[in-house]
Amino acid sequence: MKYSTNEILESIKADSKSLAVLIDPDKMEIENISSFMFKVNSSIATHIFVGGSEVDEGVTETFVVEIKKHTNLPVVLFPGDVIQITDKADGILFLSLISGRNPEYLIGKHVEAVSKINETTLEVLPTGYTLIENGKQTSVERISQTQPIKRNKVQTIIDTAKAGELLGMQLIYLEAGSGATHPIEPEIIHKVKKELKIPLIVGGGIRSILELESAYKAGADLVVIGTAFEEDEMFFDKLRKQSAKKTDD
Ligand SMILES: CC(C)=CCC/C(C)=C/CC/C(C)=C/CC/C(C)=C/COP(=O)(O)OP(=O)(O)O
Ligand SMILES: O=P(O)(O)OC[C@@H](O)CO
Ligand SMILES: [Mg+2]
Repeated sequence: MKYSTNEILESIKADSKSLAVLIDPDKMEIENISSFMFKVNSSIATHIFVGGSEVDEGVTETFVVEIKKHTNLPVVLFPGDVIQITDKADGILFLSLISGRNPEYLIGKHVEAVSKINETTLEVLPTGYTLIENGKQTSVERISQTQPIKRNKVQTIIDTAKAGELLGMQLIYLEAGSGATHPIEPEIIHKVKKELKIPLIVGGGIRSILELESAYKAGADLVVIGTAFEEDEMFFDKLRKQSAKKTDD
């Protein structure tokens, strides 16, 4: 077994404004990857996440191979299930759904994944994945059959994130859900970040520069954006490298 170095984790620790573009193989045509990656490469994006809640076997690998033809950014798997694991990526978010109480998503899938991961050189990123309620049911809730944490239960959100850190997780991911109507509130991000020593990932429903900047300002180290790019590739124009300091919308 050969685990890679901690390059991806170190890159997140070193840059408190990382941006991951989420590519959901179920939401994009493979033919469009080349032009999509052209835009990603000239944007402030630092990482590519690939995953979806229900991607068929083999599809993730095909996408990762195509993505890697068009970028040097690290490609990190963001898997909804074990079948999305492929050694063609650089790393994997080894997600444990710590907001929920379904043992399969806390430890079961992970046991299943070990024999596959042992065959790869993927950098494994142990991640406490924390779903925060957002007014509508998310795909992750439906698939995992778990409840998100209510957004007014701020102390529970903080304690859940801290418990993940104390268990040895290297990243905490606060998730509002793909396409969420409202992103995680900056106040929640700020309060969670204050208690953590490890980097904080925030995602779900971020659709403007203003929301992106306010997540960073509140303490997000890495922000994940998927839907905003799926719906409007022009969004990349607002995130071009030279306009990184722009804060208007
Ligand atoms: C350890 C391994 C290999 C797998 C982890 C399995 C676990 C615990 C997964 C966490 C729960 C889960 C189902 C996560 C899905 C992650 C993900 C890619 C969410 C993005 O949501 P979308 O799939 O884009 O939502 P839509 O389908 O609504 O677009
Ligand atoms: O698609 P969006 O809403 O950007 O969410 C990104 C990610 O956090 C979903 O898991
Ligand atoms: Mg999606």
